[in-house]
Amino acid sequence: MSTATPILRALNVTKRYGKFTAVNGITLDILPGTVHSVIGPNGAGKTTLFHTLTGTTPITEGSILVEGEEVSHLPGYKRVKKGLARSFQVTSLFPNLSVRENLRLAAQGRHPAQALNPWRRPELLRRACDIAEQLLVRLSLQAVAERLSAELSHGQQRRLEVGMAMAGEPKVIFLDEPTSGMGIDDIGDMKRLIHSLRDSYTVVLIEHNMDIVMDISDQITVMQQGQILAQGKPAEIRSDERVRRAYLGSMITGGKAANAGKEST
Ligand SMILES: Nc1ncnc2c1ncn2[C@@H]1O[C@H](COP(=O)(O)OP(=O)(O)OP(=O)(O)O)[C@@H](O)[C@H]1O
Repeated sequence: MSTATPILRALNVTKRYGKFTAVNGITLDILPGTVHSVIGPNGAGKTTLFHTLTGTTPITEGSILVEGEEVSHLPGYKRVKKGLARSFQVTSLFPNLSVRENLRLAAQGRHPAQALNPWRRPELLRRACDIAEQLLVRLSLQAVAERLSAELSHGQQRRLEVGMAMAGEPKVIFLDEPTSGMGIDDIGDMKRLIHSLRDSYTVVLIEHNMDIVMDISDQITVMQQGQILAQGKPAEIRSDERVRRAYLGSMITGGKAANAGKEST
């Protein structure tokens, strides 16, 4: 076990919807500078766990700590100020603004009052422009910087979503299935991008593509029916009999997950 202090900690986090328990007593440490993936069958509670950690959904029980500070009952926008960022969905891009303007606005979002203030401090605007330029390079979107975000390919839009989260210079970025609906080339680009993120951020990733999960994760948490089934490094998860049973059995992730199980035989 690493001795690093967790940047994010979930202690016995539980989320109930009426009598149904979607997330059941999850205790989890996310270490800084890592890619930590959360995997599991459809309906396992992964997205609900994300919602509780980012403040999209209030928890029923337990606590959530960011760098040791309790944030369990803070609304989402206050958790953003503590350094948690969730990747925007495609629908959250500004379709009628250029790629560059999308990134600049997201960078200004760090100081939202300033973004709307006509007397805003010019150095903050300058900083937002600089961040946008750096991100265009990092996302390989320089060639389409002036295009409206609505005109981008699906893969480019998904990279831009990740860039929108990066623009706020958060500590932890949550990515919920960033490769869904992508073709093989775009998947490769996204995989490299996510892997590179841990140089500057901590990444918490929900991903159904097992090749990606196994290749770029430092740590994997496997959920099943709202609980943790297993946790460990990719090699440990691959060879965990309980995980293989869960994946080869009822996993709706089908081929990809079944292949992950076969690879380890
Ligand atoms: N708002 C809600 N009200 C009631 N039940 C909910 C609500 N949101 C989620 N659930 C239920 O909680 C369970 C966990 O759902 P969740 O979306 O977190 O799973 P998941 O692991 O992310 O699945 P997937 O891989 O399909 O996205 C499911 O049974 C779902 O139907």
